Amino acid sequence: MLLWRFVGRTNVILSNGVNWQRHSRVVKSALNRNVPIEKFASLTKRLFSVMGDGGRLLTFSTTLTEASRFILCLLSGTTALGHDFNTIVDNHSPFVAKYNEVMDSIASPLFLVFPKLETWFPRKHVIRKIDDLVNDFGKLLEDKKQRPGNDMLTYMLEEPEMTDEEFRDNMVVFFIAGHDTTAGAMSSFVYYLSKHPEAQVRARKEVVAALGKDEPNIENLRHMPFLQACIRESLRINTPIVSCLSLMVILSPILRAIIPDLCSNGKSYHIPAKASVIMNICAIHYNETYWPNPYKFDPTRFMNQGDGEEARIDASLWLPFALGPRQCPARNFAMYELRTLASMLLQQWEWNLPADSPHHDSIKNGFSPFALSLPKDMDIIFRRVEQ
Ligand code: HEM
Repeated sequence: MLLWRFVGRTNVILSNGVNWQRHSRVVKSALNRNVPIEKFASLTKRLFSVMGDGGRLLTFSTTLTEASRFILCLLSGTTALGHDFNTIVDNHSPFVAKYNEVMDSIASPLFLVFPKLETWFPRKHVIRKIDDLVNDFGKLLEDKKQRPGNDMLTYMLEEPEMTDEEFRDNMVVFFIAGHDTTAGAMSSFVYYLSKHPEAQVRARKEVVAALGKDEPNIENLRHMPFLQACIRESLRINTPIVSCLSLMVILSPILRAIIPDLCSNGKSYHIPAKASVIMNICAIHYNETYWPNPYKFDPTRFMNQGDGEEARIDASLWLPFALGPRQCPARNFAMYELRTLASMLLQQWEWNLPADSPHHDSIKNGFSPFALSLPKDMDIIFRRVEQ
């Protein structure tokens, strides 16, 4: 499959066992070194300058063609890889053009349904484009070695035991794993707050009280429990990753614990060691026993009654980042990314869904090349908040 030609096989997502442990250690230590909130904020300001006075804009949707989507590309690009792809201001960036073409070709339904076609009728021009893109990532790696920065790639490069191929494959993984997921999460957040203006007003009040005219930082973000609840509820109700690919049962004792608990029929199941299990995250997020009225957007599920503080939620019931050893290593990074962008959006913009939106009755998702479920082509009307 062409996807593997792009992503490579020597990275944290595709490795297993001892090899995965090595990749995972390097990736986690790079991710946990710092959360670059100031960088998120300065990139968000750049996005706002492109949004101008607002109007009808496509949100963080399934293609890399609109300015407002580029922030995510840049957020993960610039902060994870330490390279400015310049996609916010440059609508015709060659990188974006190349990336879009490769993604469209990889996602071609004909070739996804009949992967054998790739062997019988190799798409040479696509293969060339993919190799070209992989080459770009390789150059970026060389450049980073010469000019280290304050980013995850630089931290990874400090690891002596990784090969250049492994570094490059992990870079592609960061890039891909980082922006589609966050784009989907952000789109859902914007959507639900446009469908629930009372929640938007409450979140904005909280943000303005915590930020004033300042930018978000680690300290003031702590004072926005309702905003955090809105983001968490959007991730519950419309999670970008609807099922975890495969979990080796031997690796995940937690699964043994949660599966019987979640089966309300009271039966227990024998799962043989090393069996592959696909965990249906949506089934858990819509389980009425744990989430009453599950189709309702209700951020207060994540708040304590009365005191307005964040509630503690059982980690096995809210799974947008999965659970266990293979859970998302960037969950903290991603949540700060979302909180920074969301708080600045609320501080400076208000928004609503246009009357003719196809998402009027319910959110409509499409599948990305990586089988993520993301809001599709969602226009939102943005207006500057009166200061
Ligand atoms: C809202 C944003 C995000 C969501 C909802 C999300 C969700 C997930 C989920 C559910 C998994 C487990 C997949 C599986 O087991 O099948 C995962 C894995 C992963 N994610 Fe994320 N993710 C997000 C953002 C990011 C970002 C920003 C990065 C990197 C900068 C990232 C890097 C990774 C990596 C490297 C893995 C593989 C971990 C492993 O196999 O050990 N993710 N993510």
